[in-house]
Parts: sequence; C-alpha cells; structure tokens
Amino acid sequence: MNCTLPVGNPLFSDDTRGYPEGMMDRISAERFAEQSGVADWHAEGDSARARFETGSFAKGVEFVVEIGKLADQANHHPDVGLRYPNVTVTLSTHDVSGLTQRDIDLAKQISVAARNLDISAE
Ligand SMILES: C[C@H](O)[C@H](O)[C@H]1CNC2=NC(N)=NC(=O)C2=N1
Repeated sequence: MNCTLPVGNPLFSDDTRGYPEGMMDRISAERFAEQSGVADWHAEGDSARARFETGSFAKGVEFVVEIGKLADQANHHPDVGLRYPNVTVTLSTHDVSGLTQRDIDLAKQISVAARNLDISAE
C-alpha cells in the first residue's frame, strides 16, 4: 500500500514555506538569551519561559487576552499558565521542536505588553 501524506501535513511535514528566510531556523538557548528585549525570559533547551507577577487573577486574565491577540497576529502560540497571582508563558516553535526567531519576536512583544499593564517579571 502506497501511503503518501498530503504535503504540509502538520503531523509529518517540516513544511516551513511561507516564512521569511531564517525565521524557522532553530536557534540555541544561548542565542535567544543574547537578544535585546528578552530579559524577562529564561531560555533552556528547546523553549523559553517567563513568569509575570500580575498580583491578581483579574489582571492575569487581562494580560492573557493581550497575549492571545499577539499570538494570533504572529500565528505563533505560547503555552500559558493563568494562576493567582502570576501568569507563566512558555515559548517554543512546534514546527521545528525548538527555539526560532519567531519565539524571540513574540517574547519581546509579550514583555512590552506586560510593561504596558504595569506587570513585572519574576
Ligand atoms: C499551520 C500554523 O500556521 C502553524 O501550525 C503555526 C501555528 N502556531 C504555532 N505556534 C507555535 N508555538 N509553534 C508553531 O510552530 C506554530 N505553528
């Protein structure tokens, strides 16, 4: 039986077409940490994590709504933990099972959104 998967099948494809050159190249945790604007984040292995001290559940919800907007605009979606009194965010690029420029870009935007809501990182 000839089992051919459709091109771009997210389960088996490393289809990274459509992204600017280099955006889907895996980068090391060290390379991530060297970037400006990511001081809130702790990169290790194939992901980067930040914990934002929101101080209340309601502020956390407000922050998560902003994260959701940024994620959909970027078509790049973090794992988000919403708790009292903090929000944790973990970034990684599923398509390459590691960190890429997309994670750097979104990390910077999430940190700016936090500052705009007067939320600091741990
Ligand atoms: C098809 C769709 O564009 C891709 O699956 C996007 C969606 N959001 C994503 N989010 C993350 N974190 N990594 C990805 O590789 C990714 N890929």
